[in-house]
Amino acid sequence: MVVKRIAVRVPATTANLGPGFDALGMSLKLYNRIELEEIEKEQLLVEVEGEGAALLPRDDSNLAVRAIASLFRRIGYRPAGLRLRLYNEIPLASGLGSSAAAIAGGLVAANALAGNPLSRQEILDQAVALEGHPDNVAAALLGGVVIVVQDGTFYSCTRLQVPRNVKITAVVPDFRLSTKAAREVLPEFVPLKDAVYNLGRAALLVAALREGNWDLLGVAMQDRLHQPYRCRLVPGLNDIFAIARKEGAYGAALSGAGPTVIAFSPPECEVGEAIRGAFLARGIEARVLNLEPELEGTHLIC
Ligand SMILES: Nc1ncnc2c1ncn2[C@@H]1O[C@H](COP(=O)(O)OP(=O)(O)O)[C@@H](O)[C@H]1O
Ligand SMILES: N[C@@H](CCOP(=O)(O)O)C(=O)O
Repeated sequence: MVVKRIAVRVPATTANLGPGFDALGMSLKLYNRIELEEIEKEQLLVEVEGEGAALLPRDDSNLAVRAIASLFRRIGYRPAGLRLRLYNEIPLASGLGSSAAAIAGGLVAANALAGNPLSRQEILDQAVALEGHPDNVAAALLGGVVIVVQDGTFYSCTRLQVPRNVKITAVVPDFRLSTKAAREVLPEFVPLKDAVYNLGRAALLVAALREGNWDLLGVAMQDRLHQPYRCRLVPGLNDIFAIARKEGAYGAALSGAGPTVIAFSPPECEVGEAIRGAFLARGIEARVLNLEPELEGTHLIC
């Protein structure tokens, strides 16, 4: 018998946006739905539909289950049994924040099931501890664009609303790249001139996003801190950025840790097909997703 049932909608995210490595994240209108039921029988049932259905574990090693269990541990809540249903639209290990969504969605659902004992800030702290970096979990939880500052274990988030009059295209190549692997290729130190290169662009990007001044994105989305190192993991990445600009995109970047490429463009621009063609030319199938900025973040739907 079902004791209580919660359903949550959690958005995808695109982190970094070019120069904002580990500092900027934006939520997108592409969602996973998480349904969590407390049941009388002492067991854990996990069902998965959509993205990752063939891959994701159905036991307590599942990331959403781990997030739920960590929240219950923290507040001392002991349900008899749990049934978790995951309806996934966010591609796995593709740079669109699937792990952040599993964590944010799991935590918000668990908190609601337990009667909402934790504040949004406490949930965010726990999400950051589980994910390891705040940019995409903060965007998934809060919605909009988040600017994150951090120093060791300290971090804080500032949220921006983003004008919606821009087309956002994600081109998702048909291979997975774990964020862990894509972080391992990054150097421990970067040249001062590269840090300076990114500083100005990240500041310009925030101004551009705030004002909807999309023409600035061509310069504002350039990066020298992570993409030059990650480009060997994503065949043709530099050519793809050039193709996106030639097709009329305002700017393009690796989404999160990749391999998805995200492009911002005027509504009539068909940049997605051009990027897909560039992947295909290298023997890689890819999907084009037409998306929009999302402003609500993770929320209960019943
Ligand atoms: N809906 C989901 N439910 C449970 N775990 C998930 C889900 N989506 C992703 N994960 C976990 O997150 C991993 C991918 O995380 P990561 O490498 O950070 O890529 P991404 O860029 O998609 O966040 C998956 O291999 C899986 O372990
Ligand atoms: N700043 C992180 C963002 C990872 O995002 P994901 O969506 O790929 O998990 C990084 O660039 O490593």
